[in-house]
Amino acid sequence: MHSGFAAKSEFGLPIQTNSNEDQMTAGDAAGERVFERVKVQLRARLGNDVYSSWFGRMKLAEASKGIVRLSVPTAFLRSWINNHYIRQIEELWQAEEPSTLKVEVIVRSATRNTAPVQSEAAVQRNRAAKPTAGVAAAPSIKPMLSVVGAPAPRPASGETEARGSSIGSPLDQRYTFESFVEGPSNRVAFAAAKAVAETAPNAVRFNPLYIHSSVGLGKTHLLQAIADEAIRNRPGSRVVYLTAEYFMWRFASAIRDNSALALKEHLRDIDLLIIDDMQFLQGKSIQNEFCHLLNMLLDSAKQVVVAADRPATELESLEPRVRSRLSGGVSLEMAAPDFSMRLSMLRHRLALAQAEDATITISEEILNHIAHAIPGSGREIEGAFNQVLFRRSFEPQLDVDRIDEMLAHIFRSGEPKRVRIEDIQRVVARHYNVSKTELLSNRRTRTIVKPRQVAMYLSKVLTPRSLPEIGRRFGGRDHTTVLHAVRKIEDLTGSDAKLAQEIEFLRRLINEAQ
Ligand SMILES: Nc1ncnc2c1ncn2[C@@H]1O[C@H](COP(=O)(O)OP(=O)(O)OP(=O)(O)O)[C@@H](O)[C@H]1O
Repeated sequence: MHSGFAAKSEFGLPIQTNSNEDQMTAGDAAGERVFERVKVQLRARLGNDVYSSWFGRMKLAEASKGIVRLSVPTAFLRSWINNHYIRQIEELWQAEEPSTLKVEVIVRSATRNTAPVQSEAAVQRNRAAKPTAGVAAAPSIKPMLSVVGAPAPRPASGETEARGSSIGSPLDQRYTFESFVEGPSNRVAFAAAKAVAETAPNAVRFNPLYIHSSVGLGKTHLLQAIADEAIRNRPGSRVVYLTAEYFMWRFASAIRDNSALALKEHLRDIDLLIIDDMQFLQGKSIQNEFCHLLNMLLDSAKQVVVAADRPATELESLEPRVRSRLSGGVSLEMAAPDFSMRLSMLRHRLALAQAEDATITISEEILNHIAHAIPGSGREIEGAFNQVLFRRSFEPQLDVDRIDEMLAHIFRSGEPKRVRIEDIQRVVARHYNVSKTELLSNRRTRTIVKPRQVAMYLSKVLTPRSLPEIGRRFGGRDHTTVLHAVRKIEDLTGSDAKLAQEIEFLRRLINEAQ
């Protein structure tokens, strides 16, 4: 089989240069100050891990006449930042400096070979910074990659020994099957996950096992529990857990450092590959690499487990052959926990907190109350519990009314939940029985035009996105097309009560999908 790991020129090679970079003028000092503030905010929003992976080597090249140019060392980084973060950076910059018209990312060549490059060890140290096993810890940063050479059990510290490479970071020790609360909404996924973790190497039954759910419903927890269990159950085999984002980053770095072949050798030697957050796998070449790896592992009966926030068929950013290979095994959805699962999660968290501090007490009545009040995901339950735990340290007499007030503040009147354009597209496409691909296509039949216009309208009213950005997210359309759609639906809802009701219904569905 073709290995597919050859370095592509897309990675690491500069396609644009910035010779002005080292000639900063006094006027640029103001730009540097804004840049510093923007970086602080980016880091706060995205967390240290993500920030250092993508922005650690970003520099200000130029800021003048409303145009800001930021430079990064590789074309891959530039395209990743452009695809994922450019709007955020632009918004932050405009908030600091309202005269800003545009932020661009360019590739610098002048400093490519001389700029200090963060060593793998340093990256690993940063990445390893994770919360400890206490429930009061802030929601964890996902460990992005763990390569474990079994049979060695994980040391108590949670550090894992990487075999033959500098790859390696700890799994979150809290994420085990024992701490995972099973119930009607995740029972099948849980059973499949256990079966995969317990199965002997090469005796695969569900391959690939594909688990999907919306945010915070336990995918990472379950995937890491599989890794944890498999390490114990599969003596001598290699278990790898990694996020798609890290896969990309690792590949791009390996290609830059001319070590792609070694990485390829390292990855092909895996017995169980577990990939999280598949929806973030971007870029044609990276997807090719991934597809080769996937084919190779599946063809040699090595188990692959993948999780994402939607079914494989809806991962539009993936190449069709990756999607099709991912859909070729068993696909299972996890839904939101019911009341009794939420209560179990809270009891479990309390037990963990008490193991650290025996003086902690939270009454069963309060736990019941929180489980009723927070109908959301495991992550929201975790957030609510942490809040209550924190508050009771200086308000020991917390009663149900006070808790209501506090939770209402956090979950209802607090930051409005951010509606995502993808969710709008998914809900609208489903409602009108069209595919998301059709929604984004150029087809102009009535059955597609109406849902497309409704989705554009809802994107404008439910998200803070600009018309051009909405246009881009709808198959690269011009902002005037979006404006036309918004006006048209606005007009129609004034006279068409049925459409107005339909829009209201869709709004509710979209809000529930958050
Ligand atoms: N069934 C469950 N049992 C115990 N804890 C859970 C369960 N579901 C979610 N949690 C907890 O909720 C938090 C969020 O879960 P996790 O990160 O696994 O969700 P996710 O589905 O991977 O989310 P995202 O889509 O944002 O990556 C974690 O602390 C996890 O332990």
